[in-house]
Amino acid sequence: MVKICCIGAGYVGGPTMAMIALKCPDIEVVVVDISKPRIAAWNSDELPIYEPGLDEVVKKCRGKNLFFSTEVEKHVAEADIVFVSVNTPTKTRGLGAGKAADLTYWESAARMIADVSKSDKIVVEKSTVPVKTAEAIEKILTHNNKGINFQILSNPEFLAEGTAIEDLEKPDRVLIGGRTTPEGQKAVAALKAVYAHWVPEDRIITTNLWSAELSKLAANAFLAQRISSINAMSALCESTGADVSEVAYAVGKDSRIGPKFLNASVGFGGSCFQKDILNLVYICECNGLPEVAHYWKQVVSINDYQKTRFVKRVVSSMFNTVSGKKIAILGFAFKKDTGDTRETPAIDVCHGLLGDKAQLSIYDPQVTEDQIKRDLAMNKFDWDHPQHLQPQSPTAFKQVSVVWDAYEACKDAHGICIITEWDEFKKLDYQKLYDNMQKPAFLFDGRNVLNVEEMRKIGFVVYSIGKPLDPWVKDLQVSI
Ligand SMILES: NC(=O)C1=CN([C@@H]2O[C@H](COP(=O)(O)OP(=O)(O)OC[C@H]3O[C@@H](n4cnc5c(N)ncnc54)[C@H](O)[C@@H]3O)[C@@H](O)[C@H]2O)C=CC1
Ligand SMILES: O=C(O)[C@H]1O[C@H](OP(=O)(O)OP(=O)(O)OC[C@H]2O[C@@H](n3ccc(=O)[nH]c3=O)[C@H](O)[C@@H]2O)[C@H](O)[C@@H](O)[C@@H]1O
Repeated sequence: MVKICCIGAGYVGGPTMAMIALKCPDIEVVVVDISKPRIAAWNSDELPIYEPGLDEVVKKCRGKNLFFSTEVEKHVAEADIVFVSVNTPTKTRGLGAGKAADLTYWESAARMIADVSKSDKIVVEKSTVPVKTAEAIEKILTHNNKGINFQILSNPEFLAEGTAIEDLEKPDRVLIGGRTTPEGQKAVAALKAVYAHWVPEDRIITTNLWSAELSKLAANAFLAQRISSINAMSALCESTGADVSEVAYAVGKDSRIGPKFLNASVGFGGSCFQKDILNLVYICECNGLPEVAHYWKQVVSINDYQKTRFVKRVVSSMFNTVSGKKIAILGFAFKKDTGDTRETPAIDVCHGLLGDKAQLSIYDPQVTEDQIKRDLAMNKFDWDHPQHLQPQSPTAFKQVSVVWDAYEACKDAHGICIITEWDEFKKLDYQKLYDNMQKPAFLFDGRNVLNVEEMRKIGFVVYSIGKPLDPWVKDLQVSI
């Protein structure tokens, strides 16, 4: 029986390995992690991440051919294929701080693999890493390798949170990069055989190592670029009376452009888009390509602009001050169907409103009060000046309450900000919300989930991203 071990039981390691176990009953899969609470949660009824459909997959395989363990070294030593799916965040200090990927976790995993291995292994880069990481990892693995043969492959993951199970079950493609040597190609074939249990062969792409590593960064950069492009257009729509949804529909009908990923929003969030683009920017700079670096950096800059623009719309619409006013924040996760708050635009919007002394009442169906307070307590990192940390005032916490019901969040509020597009926010009784709010009642739809005309008929003053401005909002705007 082939044995797979995956280092890192996170958003990628957990679901990916659960899918491999489900589709490959002839393979034993062990997911290991240094975090005891995380592994305990994977072994319980309360999985550590919220992902539609994940519970069912885990329940079908756990204890049969899927195991979760903290005995990292033992399972790595026994495995034929070792996936490394540890976190690769942006460096916050030292060389490349604010842009480069922090490979500390990756390096320590590689050193541990080298130390404990007694048999040949295929080591798979599942984490998103800078181009040429495989070269560095090879050096670590082959240094003092006691005659063991390690083959390193790049197999980046393309799943999106909230649809991970669907994405894993029917991927657009699986990408495997390896050395072009006979041993390298043998390793590529072995990993291909795992995916071929359920992925059609024409969807399994094989490339050289560097193409696979770079394709992952490129894919995220292209996806985020579409969002920044439509968000940049949303600002122009607001100034001209065009409607961004109509523009996106018309543009997306061109089959060369396509309709997906053109939803204007308060800004993209998530643990990867910003991190991976900044990483790409750093790689371009290191390769003497400042123009290319500048081009991609703009995708992140427009995203920051969009979040700031949203806050400015809120403040200026409400007579240029939100001081002491209750504002309901509906949604805190970075997108619907996940409890993940990493880099969520909600953090920047809340920081902006707290800076103007608003009183925030926050509701998200999947994010706990602890998590929200931890996120808001974190210092905002200034990517352009990594040496400057902007301290969050401790008094700000008296301005925040977290509630478990949207109606409670909006009661007596002056305004509502929709930050996450949870389906339940479309189904709320907005007449009831309006009746229980201060007047004039403001509604700021950061996800364009509501029908603007219907909301205006109820009596709300409405701002919706990239839509023709409410006369009220228009009259009160300072420069955005
Ligand atoms: N979150 C996502 O949707 C996607 C993430 N990725 C990439 O996948 C990688 C992992 O991301 P996530 O799963 O979101 O991260 P995560 O933070 O949820 O999980 C990483 C896990 O690795 C564990 N870990 C770190 N060092 C370890 C070590 N030496 N030994 C054992 N365990 C160790 C941590 O305790 C943590 O549980 C990142 O490189 C990310 O860019 C790629 C595609 C999608
Ligand atoms: O490398 C990664 O981590 C992953 O990053 C993204 O996945 P994810 O961040 O989980 O979620 P997305 O659906 O891409 O959404 C990212 C952000 O963009 C926002 N978004 C998305 C689409 C859109 O049209 N408009 C928009 O504002 C979302 O609300 C969210 O805040 C990619 O979609 C995955 O393919 C990739 O594997």
